[in-house]
Amino acid sequence: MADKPTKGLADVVAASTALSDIDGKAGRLFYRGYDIHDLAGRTTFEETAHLLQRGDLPGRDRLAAYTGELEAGHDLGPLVAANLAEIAGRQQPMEALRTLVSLGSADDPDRDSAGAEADLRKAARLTAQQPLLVAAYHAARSGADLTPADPSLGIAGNFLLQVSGRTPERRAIEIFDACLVLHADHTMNASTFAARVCAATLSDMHSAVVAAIGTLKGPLHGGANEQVMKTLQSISPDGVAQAVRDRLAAGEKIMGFGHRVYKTEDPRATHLRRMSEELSADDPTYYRMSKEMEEVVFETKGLYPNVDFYAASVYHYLGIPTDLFTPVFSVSRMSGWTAHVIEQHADNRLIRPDSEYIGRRDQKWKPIDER
Ligand SMILES: CC(=O)SCCNC(=O)CCNC(=O)[C@H](O)C(C)(C)COP(=O)(O)OP(=O)(O)OC[C@H]1O[C@@H](n2cnc3c(N)ncnc32)[C@H](O)[C@@H]1OP(=O)(O)O
Ligand SMILES: O=C([O-])CC(=O)C(=O)O
Repeated sequence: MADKPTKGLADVVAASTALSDIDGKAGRLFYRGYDIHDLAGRTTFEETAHLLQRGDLPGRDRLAAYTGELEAGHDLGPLVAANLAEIAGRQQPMEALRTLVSLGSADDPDRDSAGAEADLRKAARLTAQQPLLVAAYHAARSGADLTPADPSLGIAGNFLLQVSGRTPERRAIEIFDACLVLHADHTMNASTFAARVCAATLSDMHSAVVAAIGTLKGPLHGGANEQVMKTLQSISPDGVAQAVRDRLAAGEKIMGFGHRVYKTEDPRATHLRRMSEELSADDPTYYRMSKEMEEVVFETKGLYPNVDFYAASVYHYLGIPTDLFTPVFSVSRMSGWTAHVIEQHADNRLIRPDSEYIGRRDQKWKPIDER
């Protein structure tokens, strides 16, 4: 008989990875041995994606080659372009992304190739396409033309440009770039695990990241950032403490708090809190409300904010529509998901855990007319 399952697989080690590491007690996060505190604000998202997918922080030449590949991959492909308007009109953002990434596999030049080299190329293309898909979706549903990309801007700057239609300020680009770095990878989180389970059947990278997008969407995972903003918007600025206490007393979860691994502050939240404060100079309401929520949740439940909590007010201050917050998460996490698929394919074994049977036994079959 199988052992008792660990509900939610808590503390179960499901894979070996050289990509990221968390010290949940100390509140530390590392990408390939680099402390997130050293990377955020000092390393671009492109360098971080290269670190995750290709193994190291690139020098100038290799970074230029990699960004050249990203620029070449910044293209929707004919099938996505042909179906975008219809999908944007009928699907919510994360549903649409799930569909569009799946459609995009049809036009991937490596669609019929497997192997490490093809995986590297697909990873770069998917990383370049994800921000474009979000921006193109937003333009299509708004009935607007997509603002052309500016070759002088990187992924962060072009995303802000193409979503808002306006040239973003330098500081906004720096902050958003750091957000992308902070969200890029996080060990065996639910969406990455989903991607690895799919990849471990030797399925292709697009299938694996479609599984990951569907998993990120849920409000217990990446979908929490959108819920945080909705919570902030549903509470009166003068009634934060009471509203939070009431919700907790009613047994509700407060989105953006708690974490399976961190037992102290999520190191990413430290950066995002600071960014939210900086961006709040002209309109401090949501930053102040967030601070108060943080204090009350800690006093009442002893819970710390996770990455999704201050990301919400940061994205709001950056002018990103609330229902694109989780898509923004996917823009960053695409770099991590694809790196995990590369890692899984490179040293694979089917992921197939056991289950504990708790159903009825010894049932006697009867013909349909006797049931
Ligand atoms: C990028 C990310 O995915 S970060 C996480 C984003 N998700 C959220 O912010 C949603 C809110 N948070 C949560 O639901 C949880 O803290 C999770 C999903 C992140 C972690 O879940 P788990 O490790 O399974 O913890 P679990 O949900 O069992 O919570 C343990 C206890 O803390 C409580 N708790 C955990 N998070 C919260 C919260 N945000 N608000 C109120 N209570 C909470 C639970 O109710 C539970 O209490 P109980 O033991 O009295 O029943
Ligand atoms: O690790 C997790 O469970 C969730 C998380 O914080 C992330 O995916 O960034």
